[in-house]
Amino acid sequence: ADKLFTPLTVGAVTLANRVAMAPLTRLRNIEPGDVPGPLAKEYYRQRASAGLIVAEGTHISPTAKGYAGAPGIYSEEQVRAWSEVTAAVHQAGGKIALQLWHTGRISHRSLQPNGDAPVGPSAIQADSRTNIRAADGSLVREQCDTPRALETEEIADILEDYRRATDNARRAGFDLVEIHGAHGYLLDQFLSPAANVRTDQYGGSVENRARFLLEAVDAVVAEWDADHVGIRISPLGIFNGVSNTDQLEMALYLAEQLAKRKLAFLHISEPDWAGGPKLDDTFRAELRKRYPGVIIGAGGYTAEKAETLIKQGYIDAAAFGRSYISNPDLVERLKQNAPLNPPQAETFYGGDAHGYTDYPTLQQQA
Ligand SMILES: C=C(C(=O)O)c1ccccc1
Repeated sequence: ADKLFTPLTVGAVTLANRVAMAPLTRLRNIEPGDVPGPLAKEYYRQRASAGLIVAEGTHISPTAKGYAGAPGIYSEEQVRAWSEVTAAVHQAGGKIALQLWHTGRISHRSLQPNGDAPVGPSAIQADSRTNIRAADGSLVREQCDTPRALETEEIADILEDYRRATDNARRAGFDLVEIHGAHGYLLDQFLSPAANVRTDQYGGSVENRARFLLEAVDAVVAEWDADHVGIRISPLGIFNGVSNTDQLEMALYLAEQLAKRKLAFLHISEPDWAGGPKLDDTFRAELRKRYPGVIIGAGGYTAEKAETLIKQGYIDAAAFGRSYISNPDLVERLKQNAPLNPPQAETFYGGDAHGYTDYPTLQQQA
């Protein structure tokens, strides 16, 4: 029988099934204010049959913003708007986590307070582009600006931003928080010698480069508790220019260190969805040996791949990204082995209801 549709306890929360909705940036939030838009409530409510929804990357402070149209969780107005989203998901019987995001150098001065340079571990520009707002209000792709290297003393301020964002997420009714430690954003930038050439205690050795990510975990756990905190990492990932030589050593070190914290879950974004290497069974076995807790796997999975990895014990649940964009009732479709609506990439980012809340369920298509 399919394990994918059996319950799973994830820290303080019990999920009805092991199909998660991956955090998906959709850039449809209101500016100024970076407040979830009126459609967000409907969009997340439609997908409430997921065992767990991980809501989109949400920046923990104004400086943490890296994309026009991304939401925040640092103001009362944002907390109020998110409260309506979580209430709608809970009313529909769902569970929802918020992804706490600091984009670091994947940002642009037009998105930063006072037009300042974005911040990062070192003043090394990412060979990446982001989405900024054009004069006519549309989203345009633009090269990320060269970041300013954070002073050692500033790290404590960002840890406070993670703490406050966690308190805000809890007050907004989220069941869990997920720290975004993946995909070449701030915490992942610190892990990589390609972005981090610091000479203080946050640069150099694997332990030093992992320090900030682990301090952020400890700050969030101290604010709530380990049963309400997960983290997403992208071992061996290359997205946003963070590939480097010692990624395997770093990935296994992080697994050991994160296991000690007994978190609700570890969310692994597999590198091959963004051009990185395919994870092999050797890596999966090494990871599982170091991390006995709940692992959520993600990265272009089919239901069959998810089921196989769960049966092998390498993951405990599977997160689906693009499939959830175009299939609000994904769980029902996977259960019935029904055809999936293909996602329309041209409406992934920005825009309105089209490509956001207007994908049909199986019933609506019948
Ligand atoms: C938050 C993102 C991530 O985690 O990769 C993201 C942001 C913008 C476009 C795609 C993905």
